[in-house]
Amino acid sequence: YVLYKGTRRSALDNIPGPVSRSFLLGNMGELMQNQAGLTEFSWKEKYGDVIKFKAPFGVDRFLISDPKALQHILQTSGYRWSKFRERRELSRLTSGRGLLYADGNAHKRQRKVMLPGFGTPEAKNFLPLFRSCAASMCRRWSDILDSSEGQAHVFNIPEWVSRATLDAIGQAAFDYDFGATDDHENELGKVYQNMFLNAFGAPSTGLLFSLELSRFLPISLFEFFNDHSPSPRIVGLRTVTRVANGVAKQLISTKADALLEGKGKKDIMSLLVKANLGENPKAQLSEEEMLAQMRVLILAGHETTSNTLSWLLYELVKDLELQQKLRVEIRAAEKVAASRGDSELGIHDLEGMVLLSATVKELLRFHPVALHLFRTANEDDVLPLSTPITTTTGEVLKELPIPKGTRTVLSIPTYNRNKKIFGEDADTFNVYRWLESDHIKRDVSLGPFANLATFSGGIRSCIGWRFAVIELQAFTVELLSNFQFFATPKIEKIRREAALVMVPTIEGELENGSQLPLRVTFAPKGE
Ligand code: HEM
Repeated sequence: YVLYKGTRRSALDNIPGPVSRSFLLGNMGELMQNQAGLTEFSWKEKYGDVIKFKAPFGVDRFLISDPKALQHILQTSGYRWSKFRERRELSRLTSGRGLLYADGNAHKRQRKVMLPGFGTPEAKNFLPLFRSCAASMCRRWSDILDSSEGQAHVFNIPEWVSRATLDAIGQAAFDYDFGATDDHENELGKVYQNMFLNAFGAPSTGLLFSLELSRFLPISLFEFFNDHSPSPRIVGLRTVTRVANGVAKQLISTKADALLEGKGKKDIMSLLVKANLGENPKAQLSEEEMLAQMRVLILAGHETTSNTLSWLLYELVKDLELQQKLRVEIRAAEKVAASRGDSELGIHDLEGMVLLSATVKELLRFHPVALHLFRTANEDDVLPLSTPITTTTGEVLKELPIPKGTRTVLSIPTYNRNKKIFGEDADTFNVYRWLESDHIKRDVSLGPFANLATFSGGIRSCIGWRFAVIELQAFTVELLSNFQFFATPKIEKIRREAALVMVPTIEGELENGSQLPLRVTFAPKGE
């Protein structure tokens, strides 16, 4: 295979990219073991938006952030580009054969069954629920502050927001209260805490190498290996599966009973159960798929939002002026709501808060917690390019012929920092870019939200992006309305840890899990 790959000539041979220092690992170490995004940002500066690098055994792979090329792979080509087989196996391990794993017709069927639960009205209806989950966490913090010296306390933010967002997804998706914010012994809350970091954080050279090798194994052998491996990382994932499947089975049977008694609810799980009780086989899921969807929703909808929230607070303690301006905007909206006789902000209030909206956009641009999408071309293809590539032999390519089987890594953070789209200051966190009419160019439309790649794009784009945006807004309002956040000395040592999602950790303290210690005090009322 290596000889075949090494000697075959391809139109892609002369695409510029970094030199590989290791035949066995290629450039994979630099890409996957460094802090999130750092390697690809520096490659982009040197080589552009399409970069050839080496995977193990000297095999070529491509890192792509060119807008038109991404648009083609994610939107135009449907199922002609598939996820890497070994990455799908990671999805099976973390969430079963649900939406994240499924491909082709199976994916189409599953997505069709799930979509009705994720529209704009459904997401907007969840605002009070998101607010109440955020408020529960704020009440716990207030109790702690009340009994702390000087009414100030250092909270490890990810630990708390992870539980609150688990409760939010539990109630929105399953109408089920995991009680994770109040009960730190909650089993589901415990197994999901630091799951990504424990399973995928700081991947060793051996791990990266064996993941690459595994793609040559027959899939049944690979699955058998993972179902029996004694590796602590995989044992941890199997524990999550056992605990989550137990809760899912219980939930499905409760919901089926409720539906039969005519007491069905509108949560997503109830919709799935209802579809399965119907006659149409094209709108049904197998029992395995049904259990998997619950894990998909917890996995895809919980750590993503909670880590994004942690990164928001990280930015706000570095820019106290922005924190204060947001609080002023919240107070003004609270006043308007109060004058209407409402004690809480509604969806229209949130929609009218321009600084909040700009901050959420900038947060999702600058800290996209899902970093990479891995796609293989299932057939020969031609990629359109926004920026022509000058090859190492001086040829200028306006489009890129792609042979079947080409493996690509689509870089979300690099696209999100494209200077031609987001402005010359794309490498800095600047919420005001969203408030200036000329700052952002929208020549190519990519993702479902703010033209970002953060939620991917096309037929496999994030199904829960509307939930995520409203949940982020609701939590931001609740947190800033109640508290002020300040940096602690550890802020200088925060790392953007790449663990499938981007997790804050402290330099040299990876074994302590996700960490962002911030000093919290009550926010003055009446600003
Ligand atoms: C800031 C928060 C979020 C981010 C950054 C995010 C990002 C993403 C990305 C990049 C994908 C594509 C993954 C791939 O193709 O491999 C994805 C897929 C998905 N997301 Fe999200 N997501 C977020 C929140 C949510 C929420 C709240 C939910 C559920 C309520 C959710 C449910 C899903 C599902 C089910 C998929 C699979 C879609 C499919 O393959 O058809 N996500 N998300």
